[in-house]
Amino acid sequence: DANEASSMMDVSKRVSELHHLLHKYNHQYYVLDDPSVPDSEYDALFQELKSLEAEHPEFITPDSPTQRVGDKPLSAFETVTHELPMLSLDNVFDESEFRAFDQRIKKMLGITDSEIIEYACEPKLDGIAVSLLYENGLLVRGATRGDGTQGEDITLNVRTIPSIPLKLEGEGYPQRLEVRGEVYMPKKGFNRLNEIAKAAGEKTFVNPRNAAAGSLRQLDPKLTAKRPLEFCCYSAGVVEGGSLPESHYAVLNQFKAWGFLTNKEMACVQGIDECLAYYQNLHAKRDDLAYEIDGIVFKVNRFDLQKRLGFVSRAPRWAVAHKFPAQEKITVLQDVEFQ
Ligand SMILES: NC(=O)c1cnc(OC2CCCC2)nc1N
Repeated sequence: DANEASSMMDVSKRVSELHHLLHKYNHQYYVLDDPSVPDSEYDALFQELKSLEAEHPEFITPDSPTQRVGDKPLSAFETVTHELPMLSLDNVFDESEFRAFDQRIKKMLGITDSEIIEYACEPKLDGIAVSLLYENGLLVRGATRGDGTQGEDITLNVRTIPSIPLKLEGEGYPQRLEVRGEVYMPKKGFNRLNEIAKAAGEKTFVNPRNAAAGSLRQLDPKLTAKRPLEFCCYSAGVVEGGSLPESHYAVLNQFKAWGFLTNKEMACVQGIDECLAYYQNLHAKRDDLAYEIDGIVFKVNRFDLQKRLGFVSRAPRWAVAHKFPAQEKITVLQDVEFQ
């Protein structure tokens, strides 16, 4: 009857209001690292949504904050074929190799030595490459890089990572968009995880990268949900039913507007000398960063130039990872992982 219909309207209104609030607070806490409400308020709203959904399951949608953690473990991971291969990176290890990279690009583009190339610069996060597929703004699939052509479907696990939006924010995003980036475990979370493991007499992880890999390989998403993982985007894959900006750095800023975490050290610089200054600067503060990096990724910023440069086999001619000298590591007894 009429007032039953109106009370259902109220429920539907309250559910979408709770979605909006919980997504906003989650984004402030995990992406902006700048919460505006105490955890207790977040938890109260979350519980309210849980109970409304329990009373009215028809209001449960895949982008609901309550749907991040699936409740049943998989028996195995499906294989995913990437529509666009996930590329690998060539490395350079010293300044002369890096200058040769810049020279080669200028030669290929037919530009003189006096002209300079604009480079996007990003710390090379030491985690696991992952691609996220969004359709109509909703996260529909997550996959590991695998061999670059095929990876594993880890959708249920990536959904548990708070800095991965279940629904894109704002508007203007393409109908179909693939966002690629790195899933990594910050140093604090890694140390805490190993403390707990040690105290429980369980196996510990050798490094944050292994910890992130082991966490993404859990068949039970409830276990992945317990691991302190973050996702930082660094490139795009398929784009259908829309477009992206003309340069890499502009794309990353667009991703930020759609709710993704971008690396706050990322920069756009003019020419090789500014790249080297950026490299020295980040190398100097490497140990103070909240996450492990093993170099800097430099990319020709303009997509029209990237297109002209293309790739050699699977690695682009327009990008290179300038690695840091290996850090002397204490030898660790064994490389083991949580079951
Ligand atoms: N581990 C990283 O942080 C990282 C890795 N790869 C890339 O870019 C590759 C991807 C496609 C060609 C260049 N950027 C990064 N920041």
